[in-house]
Amino acid sequence: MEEVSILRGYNCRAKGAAPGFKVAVLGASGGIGQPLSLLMKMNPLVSVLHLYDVVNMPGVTADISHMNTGAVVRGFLGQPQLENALTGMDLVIIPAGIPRKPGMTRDDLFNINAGIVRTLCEGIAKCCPNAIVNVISNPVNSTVPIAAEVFKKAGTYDPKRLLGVTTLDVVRANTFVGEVLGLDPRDVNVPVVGGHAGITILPLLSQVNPSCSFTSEEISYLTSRIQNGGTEVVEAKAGAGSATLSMAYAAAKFADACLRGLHGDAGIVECSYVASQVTELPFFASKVRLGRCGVEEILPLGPLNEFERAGLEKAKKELSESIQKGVSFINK
Ligand SMILES: NC(=O)C1=CN([C@@H]2O[C@H](COP(=O)(O)OP(=O)(O)OC[C@H]3O[C@@H](n4cnc5c(N)ncnc54)[C@H](O)[C@@H]3O)[C@@H](O)[C@H]2O)C=CC1
Ligand SMILES: O=C([O-])CC(=O)C(=O)O
Repeated sequence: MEEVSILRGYNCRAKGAAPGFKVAVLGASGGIGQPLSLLMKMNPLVSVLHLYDVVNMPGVTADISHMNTGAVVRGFLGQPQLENALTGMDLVIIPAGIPRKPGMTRDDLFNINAGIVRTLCEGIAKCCPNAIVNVISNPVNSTVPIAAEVFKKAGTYDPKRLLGVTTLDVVRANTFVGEVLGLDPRDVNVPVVGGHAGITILPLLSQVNPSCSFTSEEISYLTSRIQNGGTEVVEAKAGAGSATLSMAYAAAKFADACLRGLHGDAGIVECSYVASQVTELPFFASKVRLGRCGVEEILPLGPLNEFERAGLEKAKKELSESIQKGVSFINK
């Protein structure tokens, strides 16, 4: 397939475009991909934005390319264009794959999304092995281990550069805790650790900033609402997909943090699902410090209360199975 022809005029940096990073969005025509691409086009740290999908790419690319922001936009349609989409990228964001419908778990997406993530990561290993990779496609608890195995096979694996996006869990936790405390959610920071599915999503309500305390009813309500936030949206959308707008916001926030880290800004800390030694599991979400090489430091979990320790044990069991399922998919 040809590169989207309407874009052939955009082969060099636009006059006046700010110097910055090259970012690719894979799955850019989708429910997350479109608003995420729009938000990345607005990011002043982005100089080149590559949009890749297997459908509808010419229209989305033409549309976003009309925004008078610095990033130069190019569109790529279909597998034959994947390598061109990836070559030279500093950051690759992957929201490609099918979303849930009511009654499904994230793991029910494994059969289709595992293969999509594998193919896209094979392209990354070949064309931009040093890029930072942000994995959004579900089930994140398995797709990040899948990406790691693909990179290991290709000999390009750098655990510092592979990050599962769990920012939406933190975004939701900040919102719901802000509502309960009567605070502006922008002033609330809730660490959410573990993974990104059901009971593997572990909000650490004992470590909320600003420091505060909750009744046991509040803890039970908040934990359940945060763990089931994705399902709340899936049910409200009633068959039309899962969270897209809040997810695009969360993914753009996380990508911006990665870019600020690459840029050398200090003190960038976000929760992310990464290769980790925080527990005995090979992957775990926790606070990480981002820098020029990706994940520069994985912060300790900090003190957990009894409720959180019990939640951690349950989360680890499910996470372990999801990780193994991802690893086996590549090594079967
Ligand atoms: N990590 C997180 O917190 C969240 C993850 N998700 C996940 O993100 C994924 C995408 O969700 P939506 O955007 O709502 O789905 P969607 O169906 O609206 O969009 C997915 C896009 O991926 C594209 N695609 C399919 N196969 C592809 C391939 N081989 N290469 C490139 N693109 C391909 C489709 O054409 C489509 O445009 C789902 O797996 C969903 O579960 C959703 C919300 C939150
Ligand atoms: O719930 C889903 O399927 C999508 C998702 O990961 C989320 O919204 O957290």
